[in-house]
Amino acid sequence: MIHSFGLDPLASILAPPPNETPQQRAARERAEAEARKISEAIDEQIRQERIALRKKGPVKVLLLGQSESGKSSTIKNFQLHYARDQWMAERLSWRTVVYLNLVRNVVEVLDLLVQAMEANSGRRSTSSADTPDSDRERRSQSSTTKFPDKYSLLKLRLAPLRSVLTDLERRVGPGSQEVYSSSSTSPTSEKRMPFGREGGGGVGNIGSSNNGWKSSGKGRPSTREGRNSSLQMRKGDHDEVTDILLACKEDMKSLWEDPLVQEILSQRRVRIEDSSGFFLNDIDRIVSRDYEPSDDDVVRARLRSVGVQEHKFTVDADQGREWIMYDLEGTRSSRASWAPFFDDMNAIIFLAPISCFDEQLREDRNVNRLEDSLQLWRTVCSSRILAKTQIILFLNKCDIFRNKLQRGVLVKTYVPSFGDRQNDVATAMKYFQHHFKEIFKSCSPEPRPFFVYFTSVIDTQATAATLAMVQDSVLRQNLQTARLV
Ligand SMILES: Nc1nc2c(ncn2[C@@H]2O[C@H](COP(=O)(O)OP(=O)(O)OP(=O)(O)O)[C@@H](O)[C@H]2O)c(=O)[nH]1
Ligand SMILES: [Mg+2]
Repeated sequence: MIHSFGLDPLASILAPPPNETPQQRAARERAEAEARKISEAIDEQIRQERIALRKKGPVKVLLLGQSESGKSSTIKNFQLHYARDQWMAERLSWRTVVYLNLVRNVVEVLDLLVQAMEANSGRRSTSSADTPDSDRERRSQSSTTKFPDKYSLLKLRLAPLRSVLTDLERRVGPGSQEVYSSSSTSPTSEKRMPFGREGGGGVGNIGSSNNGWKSSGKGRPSTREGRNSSLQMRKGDHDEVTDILLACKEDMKSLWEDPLVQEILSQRRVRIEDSSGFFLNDIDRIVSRDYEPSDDDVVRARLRSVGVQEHKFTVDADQGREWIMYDLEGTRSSRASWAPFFDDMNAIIFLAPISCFDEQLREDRNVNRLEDSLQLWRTVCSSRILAKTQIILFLNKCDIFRNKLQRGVLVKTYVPSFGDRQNDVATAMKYFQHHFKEIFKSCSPEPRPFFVYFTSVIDTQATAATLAMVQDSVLRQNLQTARLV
């Protein structure tokens, strides 16, 4: 092997200076030894820090936010990046959920079509009673041409999907259904506007309730094996559900692509494209015997969480530290069971979907979803148990938010305090962020840094970058708390 200082720029830098005197050489060697000692001391300190951190146990992160805010979808992103083997092992089991979502989409559209057909035939029969013959004939023709036989046939041919829906709901279990209010008018739920002045009235009694799983023994964190065993539908299976879906494939497409159906949806202001678990644009790809859900399909699939789920990841491979993330259900009635989890969390990721400024909670149609998020945020920020916990805010569903504003939905209609500001995405995002930050600052029992990210967690690539930043800030905060930095 030939060594040549001429070829290695580092070697010439590291080489002793030419014509070095014995005194100079002794001084240089002393300095080098000193530098080595310092470097070794730093290495040792880092080693000790890692040991201390590992002794401190896993990093615990809790995900909070209202139902459908994107908590489970965020966890899926963590899994996708940090528990790849488990992700791959589970991916196929999501096929059942994707089909459940698709069939629900179809049945929803079908129901609206049927309602429109019934309304149309009702109008026709009442209007025809006292009109002259020629008029009656003309109207009758226009009504039947509005819904020619094609629609009755579609209704008939897609009818088997209703029993498929019931079958899939049974397979998937309670998470297959959303929670709706039993009555639309609850005495405690006065109509409030986001950022309105009414204030008051926290959401539930978070922080004080003692009825959670710790005391009752109910709702302990579960792993996912139980759920997976109930989601059996394998690639290539000659499953009855797949058979029916294949038989209905063209009709499902015709229904969704039909201009009159699209008109009915737009008259009713139904934007099924923005709803959870929307798969109507993927019929060609997913209704197939060989269908295997893609990563994106799994993240987009909607399965309501029931109880508490615990997920373990090795997020920072370098330090080998385990993260445990807790995914709770976000419906109003379940929030009282959150409190016991507040105890020893290192961080909270709070999800607030900003696209929901014009929507109502399913559980209580009198409550605006953004207002609910803000109330929940206020409760979490002001919790004394969480005073030292790092809170990271995801202002989520920015993709739907952007689409809404671009379609011309006015923020000020639903958020009067937005006033005459420009109705553009950047202005509205800044406005919402400001309000969440104000609440954070005024309600936190003691000062702490504010971390916020604008997210669309179904975008797995963009979310990977966000998760890396979250990982970094959680670990830094953790080191600080451990007084190691
Ligand atoms: N378009 C869009 N959809 C999203 C986004 N985040 C979540 N979703 C979808 O919204 C639905 C609800 O998300 P989840 O993660 O199940 O909500 P959750 O907060 O866990 O809800 P609960 O389990 O009921 O508490 C899923 O179908 C997601 O794919 C987003 O940023 N953009
Ligand atoms: Mg969930």
